[in-house]
Amino acid sequence: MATSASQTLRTTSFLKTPSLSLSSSSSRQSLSSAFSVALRPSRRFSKPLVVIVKASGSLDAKPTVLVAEKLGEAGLKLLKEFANVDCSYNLSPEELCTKISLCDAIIVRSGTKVSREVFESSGGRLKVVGRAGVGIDNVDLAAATEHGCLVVNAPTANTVAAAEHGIALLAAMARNVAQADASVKAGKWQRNKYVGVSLVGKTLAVMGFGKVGSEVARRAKGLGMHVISHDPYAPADRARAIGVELVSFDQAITTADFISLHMPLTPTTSKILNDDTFAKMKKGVRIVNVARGGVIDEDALVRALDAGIVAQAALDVFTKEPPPADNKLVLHENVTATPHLGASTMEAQEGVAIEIAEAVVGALRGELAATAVNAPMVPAEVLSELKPYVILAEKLGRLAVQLVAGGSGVKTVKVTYASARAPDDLDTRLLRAMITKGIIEPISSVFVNLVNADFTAKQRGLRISEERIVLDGSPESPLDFIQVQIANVESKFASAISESGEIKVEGRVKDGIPHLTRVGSFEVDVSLEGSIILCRQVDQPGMIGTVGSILGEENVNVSFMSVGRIAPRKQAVMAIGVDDQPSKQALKKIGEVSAIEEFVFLKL
Ligand SMILES: NC(=O)C1=CN([C@@H]2O[C@H](COP(=O)(O)OP(=O)(O)OC[C@H]3O[C@@H](n4cnc5c(N)ncnc54)[C@H](O)[C@@H]3O)[C@@H](O)[C@H]2O)C=CC1
Ligand SMILES: O=C(O)C(=O)COP(=O)(O)O
Repeated sequence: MATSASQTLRTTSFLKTPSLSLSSSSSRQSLSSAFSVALRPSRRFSKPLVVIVKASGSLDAKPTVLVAEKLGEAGLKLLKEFANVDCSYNLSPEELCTKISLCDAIIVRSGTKVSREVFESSGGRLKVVGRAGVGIDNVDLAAATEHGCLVVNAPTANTVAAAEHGIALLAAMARNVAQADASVKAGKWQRNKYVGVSLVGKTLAVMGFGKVGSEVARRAKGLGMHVISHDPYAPADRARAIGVELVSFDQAITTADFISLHMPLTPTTSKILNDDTFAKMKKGVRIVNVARGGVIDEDALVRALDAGIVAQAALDVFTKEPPPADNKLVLHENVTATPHLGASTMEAQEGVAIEIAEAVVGALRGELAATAVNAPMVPAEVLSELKPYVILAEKLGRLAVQLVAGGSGVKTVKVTYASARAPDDLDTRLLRAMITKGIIEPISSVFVNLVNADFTAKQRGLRISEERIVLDGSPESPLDFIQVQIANVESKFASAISESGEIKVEGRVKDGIPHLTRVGSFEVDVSLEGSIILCRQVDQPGMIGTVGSILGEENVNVSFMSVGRIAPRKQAVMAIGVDDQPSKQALKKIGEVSAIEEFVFLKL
């Protein structure tokens, strides 16, 4: 959180210039061509909900997409219908850093490093990285998230191609196809030298039983192999369904005749095959790698090949691509190497291009990407149900933070979700992100979205804890109410402090519209549209009329009024929904009404 002083300043300036708030529904609507959002607008909520992508330039400017590696024509066509497309291949890291400040999105394959410097050089303009393929180890995800940049990939279109290449390498290696071909081309006829080994009946260990691994397993079964797999996260029933037994890492590598690698490169899988693990393998084991070079300690593999522990290896991927000309592994006579061709079929490249173009265009249009790598992925049906609660969440955050007295410093926020749904049936990540957005944006210049919400909160020292109240009754709607409490702060509207000492606001969705239903200990009911004036007053007849006529005289349209009181003729809180910003004079007049003890104007 910013220092108290700067927080005070920002809160004040927010209140003075509320119409500049990016998240105000009206401003978003009028700037809809300039700002894109993460959720597809529904029929009911035709306004964008979650701003992920902020396109720069003039209101009607098309976004610019940099395509940094060759992409299939069908994908390019889709992109060109929506954006200015700059196809610039083989950029040096410096050239990429220079170009990126002019781009809203970039599309890469495995050959381009989207490093922290790239995000830093973008000056905040880059909002989407599209990886036209699966592996995102060439994208600095932490940096992307910190910069609020969405990363999407194309996780399915090249699965079969990668699996087929794995099988091609497996068979080619077992039968020395590449070596024999080179020998024939060199004018030799070495039939005895290239006697191979059979696949049928051999044990294949598939390391990583995901999309590619399971397709490799299926095909290897068809070749008559005995297939086992190691994958700590794969469901056993999915493996069983295709006749594959999931086993421990050690069991896989010690019993296999062939090992095929299909896990992502992560800190855990980096050099997962190394001197120690090679030492445990069956002598004469054969290894296929179409995953990532980094999952093998390449020097250790050279040693294992030289020692005859590993009889052969077939490698499509390398730690450094392209590998240096003197790479011992590539030059090893028992190694078959291909230049990262796993995804390179005509069909896969067309498919990947379309998949990534759709994802990038969708993200630039403001839809929640189904293949987001660094943001919550919410299934469409869940999303449509949650939409009004998403709006409610942001507005509650926005209201709660405006109730904090200057200089208090917001550090601890508690969110309570009351629902008849089982906790597992309610994904609150989207709601938490929106509450965070609502809390942070009014008091800072930071642009918060689904991607960077948790990071931004953490960076500002804002601790958001979540609690569920499981209600009895029908779980038809996902939530009964959401409560946002800010602890250890003073409030500029003392009545917002609950009995337990926190600023408390609570809201519900009624007929699809978010409502504010509690402030502190007072029950109110005002729809969360436009802005709100909260007044604490001595409960007495005529108050609604008095305040209503002050606003009427100032031509401020009142959309809603509600009074929550402790007991008749005692204190009450009146919540007034207004469409327009009342003038200072109108607010002054309200403050002068003798029965009004305190009041606050809150911009939603
Ligand atoms: N050579 C090429 O051109 C291509 C390479 N790939 C690479 O293949 C790999 C797999 O891709 P997909 O199957 O699409 O991904 P996926 O995400 O569907 O599958 C990866 C699997 O690895 C498992 N895994 C994670 N950590 C593991 C560990 N420590 N030990 C064992 N398993 C572990 C996961 O649970 C998951 O089931 C990726 O690295 C991808 O980049 C994918 C396509 C083409
Ligand atoms: O999709 C993947 O993970 C791949 O490795 C494919 O890489 P490529 O797009 O062919 O550079």
